Amino acid sequence: MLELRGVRAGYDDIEVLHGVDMRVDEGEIVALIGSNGAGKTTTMRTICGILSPSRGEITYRDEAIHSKASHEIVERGIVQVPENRDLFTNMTVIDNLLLGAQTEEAKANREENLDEMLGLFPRLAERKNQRAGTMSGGEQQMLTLARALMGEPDLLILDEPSIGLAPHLVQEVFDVIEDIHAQGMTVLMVEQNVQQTLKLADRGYVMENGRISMTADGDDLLEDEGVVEAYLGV
Ligand SMILES: Nc1ncnc2c1ncn2[C@@H]1O[C@H](COP(=O)(O)OP(=O)(O)OP(=O)(O)O)[C@@H](O)[C@H]1O
Repeated sequence: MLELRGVRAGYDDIEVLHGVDMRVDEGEIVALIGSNGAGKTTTMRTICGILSPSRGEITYRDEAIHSKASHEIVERGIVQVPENRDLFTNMTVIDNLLLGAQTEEAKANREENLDEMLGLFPRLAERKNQRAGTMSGGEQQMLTLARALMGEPDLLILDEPSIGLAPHLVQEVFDVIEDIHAQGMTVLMVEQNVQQTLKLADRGYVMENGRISMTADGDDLLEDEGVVEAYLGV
């Protein structure tokens, strides 16, 4: 579904990704793990067209997308949930959700999708008329995820969806990811919560210094000594 081949990218003169190869197949949850500064967020930004690679290629459903603008990538069904929340703080929960429907198709289904999101996230339903800026950090995180889902993605890209959340909310976010995956959504995620993520993931990639150093099934990575030592704090 999505494939990166030899992708190099970075900021100004500094190359951060030194030739990244990875793929995500239809229906999979794929996790990208690695230490701070390894280049995970940069990889996500490059896939979504916020950064353009200096070399290499990115294909989505057999079409090259690495030269496309981010709105063209969204139109193809790739929707990113950014690490920073990026909400319209003066607008209500409902209005923020409605703005998540960006493509013509998503706009046509937005009332129906809104009902679905309010069912999936009861906390947002309770606060649907509250201004987003007055919600707690965890609630804003939920809203960011729900807003991305309003865009009817085929491939959902999550950057640290559980960052800064209280443990019960972390569980709620993982439950939602499991739910939407069960409904057929393909997910590529970066998460600091490595153990829980690899349990959920079909496959994982380990990134070190801008390169993929290892890939395996989620369960196998959980048992890999190097991964356990470096990322599971044992
Ligand atoms: N806007 C930017 N301008 C210049 N350098 C940047 C920018 N954003 C990130 N970098 C640098 O790129 C490198 C990779 O950062 P990136 O955010 O991709 O890492 P990460 O693996 O997501 O790390 P973390 O787990 O800490 O979020 C870092 O050295 C970082 O300082």
